[in-house]
Amino acid sequence: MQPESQNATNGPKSQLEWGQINFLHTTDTHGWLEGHLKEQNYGADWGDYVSFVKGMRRKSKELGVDLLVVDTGDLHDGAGLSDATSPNGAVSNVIFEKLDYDLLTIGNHELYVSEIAYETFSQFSKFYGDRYLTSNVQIYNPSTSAFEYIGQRYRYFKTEHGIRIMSFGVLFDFTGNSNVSKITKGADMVKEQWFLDAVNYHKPIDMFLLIGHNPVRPTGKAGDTGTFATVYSAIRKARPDVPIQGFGGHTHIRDFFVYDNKATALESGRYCETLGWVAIDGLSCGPKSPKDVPHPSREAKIISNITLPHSNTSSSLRYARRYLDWNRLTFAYHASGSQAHTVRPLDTQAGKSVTADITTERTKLNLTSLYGCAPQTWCQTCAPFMSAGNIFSLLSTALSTVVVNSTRATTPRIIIINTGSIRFDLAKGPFTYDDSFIVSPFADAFQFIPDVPYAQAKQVLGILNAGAFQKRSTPAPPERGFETRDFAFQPYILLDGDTCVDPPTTSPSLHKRSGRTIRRSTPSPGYTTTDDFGSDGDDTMHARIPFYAQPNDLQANASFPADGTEPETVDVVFLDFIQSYVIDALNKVGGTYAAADVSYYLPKTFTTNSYLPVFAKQMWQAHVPDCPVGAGIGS
Ligand SMILES: O=c1ccn([C@@H]2O[C@H](COP(=O)(O)O)[C@@H](O)[C@H]2O)c(=O)[nH]1
Ligand SMILES: [Zn+2]
Ligand SMILES: [Zn+2]
Repeated sequence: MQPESQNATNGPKSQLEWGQINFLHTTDTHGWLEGHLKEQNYGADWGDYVSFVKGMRRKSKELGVDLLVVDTGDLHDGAGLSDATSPNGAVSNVIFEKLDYDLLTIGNHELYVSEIAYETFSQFSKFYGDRYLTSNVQIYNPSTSAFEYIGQRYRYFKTEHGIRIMSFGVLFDFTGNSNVSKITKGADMVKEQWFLDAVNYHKPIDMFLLIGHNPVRPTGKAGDTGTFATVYSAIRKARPDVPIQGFGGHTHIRDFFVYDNKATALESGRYCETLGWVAIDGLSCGPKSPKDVPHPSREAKIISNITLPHSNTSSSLRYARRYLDWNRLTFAYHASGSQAHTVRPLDTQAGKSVTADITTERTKLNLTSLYGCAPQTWCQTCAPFMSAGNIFSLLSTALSTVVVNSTRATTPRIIIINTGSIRFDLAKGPFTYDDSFIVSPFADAFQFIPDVPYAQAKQVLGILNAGAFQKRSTPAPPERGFETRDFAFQPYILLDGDTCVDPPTTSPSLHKRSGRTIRRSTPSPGYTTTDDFGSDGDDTMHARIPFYAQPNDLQANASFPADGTEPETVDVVFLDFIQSYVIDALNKVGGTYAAADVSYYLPKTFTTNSYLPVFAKQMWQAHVPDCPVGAGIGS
């Protein structure tokens, strides 16, 4: 938790619009429940969010409207709090569960590893009961010897104010799951009798809620693994006029897509950087539109040129969407009523106790244990591939240096990793046990094929980079952005020790309100989103961060002849996660390899999460500015 009074950030631009029904949406939290300790703009923790939701629920009650809180999966793989335990999520899921979600669904990261899939089935799903939706995901239950849905296929319910909702939770067409689970493709699920019965339910439906770990925007291209358009189309064909509201995820972006004049869908980023907000007015049922707050005012108009079935009647529905930055300033501003002159404290007892739990668990897990001090920041996408500030230039050196089997140390080798195994920037300063998960959390290990003719081996990278991104459906578009520590924050300066959370104005640079003064400076770098409603969705205005697309894979070389000549043969070392792609590539250029030719290059316990700590311990022990003086070096 970082106090809002010290929050080095711009603030929210204006009050949220509230409608008859309103939604808060998280997705792809990936264990970031401690918040972003190195980026104040996303510095709130899960306890702050628990307090915020409490405040927003109270506000919705006062306004006499509905508020639903939704999450769309990917809870692990991205931070120490979730990944330093065995199984992943043993601690973080319990903290996550402090939030009283109304609807949730499963992500692909709950399905890669069987143990985690079973934990999700027996614990997480049971905790949320009928609110956990997995319309197309089943798991083999050894005690019944049958495949069973991990959660519920659908939920029909009435909101507090009487809106009758039919909801589904649909995972994209994911194929990288371990063999204990089964994912029904979207196109097949919509033909299943239970789904047809649910769409044509015997009780009235005022709104469909389609949640899913699933991109909201169809690509329109063959091979699109996103299935929201398929499910939307099936519902729309059967129910031409019923509103459909979607909440998606997986591609880690902020996005809002208009399907038709009664159907839209929101995607709310990743890693506890973004909290999504949707407000809808104009429903013929449910509560009255609230008084004394801004209202949703936008009609949903189709922008996309992808042809889908759509409603042919006019619509009274009006929408608002907003992407909130995940910090206490934002939470305090929107939930505690500062903009309505009735300032209430943000924190609740429950929220504070969650924050305390996070601190305790982080200590128990040794997450601040230090490996070394990074001399600079290396980012994933803010600099061109392999340029000095790009993380893959660092990794190329790290892989060549530490991925070495001592019995084959002098044998030339190429080492290939998928760039998707890297999940975040590496910041200048302390590189901790926690950071090792933040940058590269996976337990993927290094395998190899020995003595491959170099004429074949040298072609592998080009083939991989020309092909589909390994097991990922959609590349991140340029809208995705976040502050890196190399960008200086340009904060509001709170004068006179003031802790106010007044909204900024666009000008002038000194803002006076309620006798309190905030000096504003230019926006800090961050998200600058464009979606189907335009470019006004970001709650806090930011300066755009440069975005450079990165290739699918990175290759590092080691022990090559010193005279610059090409070796006859090399060891081809790669992550087990991309084994099949590497074998296919080799076989495309004359190889005749199979899985039987592959063995582990290093012990299976040496993973993508291991090589940077080893490198940091070797190279970054010297003191650099920004590192805590006297901090111990982790082992
Ligand atoms: O063992 C693994 C699992 C996943 N990856 C990478 O992650 C993405 C999927 O992440 P999302 O958060 O669902 O987008 C996958 O495409 C891989 O690039 C991995 O490297 N190893
Ligand atoms: Zn994700
Ligand atoms: Zn995902």
